[in-house]
Amino acid sequence: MQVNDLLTRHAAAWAGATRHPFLIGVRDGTLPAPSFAAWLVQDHHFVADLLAFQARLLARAPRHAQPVLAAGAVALVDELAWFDEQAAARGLDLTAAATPATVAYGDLLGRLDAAPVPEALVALWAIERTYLDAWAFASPGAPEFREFVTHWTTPDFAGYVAGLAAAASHQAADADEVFLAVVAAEVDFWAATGAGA
Ligand SMILES: Cc1ncc(CN)c(N)n1
Repeated sequence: MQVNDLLTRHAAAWAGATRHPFLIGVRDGTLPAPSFAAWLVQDHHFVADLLAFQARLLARAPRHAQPVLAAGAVALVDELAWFDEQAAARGLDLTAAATPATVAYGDLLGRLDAAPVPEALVALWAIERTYLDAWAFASPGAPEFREFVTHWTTPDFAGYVAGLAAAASHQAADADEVFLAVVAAEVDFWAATGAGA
């Protein structure tokens, strides 16, 4: 199975996750500052959940997937520190409660612990591919948001997502359901910022 086939098979759903009004606002500078602040605080919560999920997945992953999962986990540790800096520069409280959309996404990650490893790998690839495509759509971004656009559109990040695609395509997985669950969680995550309401 080639995971990239999922993108064309579910093109409309994919566009919903990667071309959300939040991203149009990032691109043209019309995103209200409170929406961006809400997203930043919630994404910090999400990345902490994602790191924990990725560590659990690494523990049960086959040999071929271990390098990309381990390197990605280290990158997520760095990303959490970067979020700390970004929040401090904006005076944001990262201890603010997770919204229902963030809790629901964390619950999805928890359920993936019981999924076969090939399915969980597809989910992780879909999570990261969403950000690669979403922030590329917002590129180059209004000046106040540009650092975030750059963060998720670097060749390094694209290479990481390609590595996850290779790991997830290694073994056949019944993946449409898990892919669509990730896509729906991403749409809800953008929407919870109030953008596009
Ligand atoms: C909601 C969400 N999805 C994906 C990513 C990419 N790690 C993220 N930071 N946040």
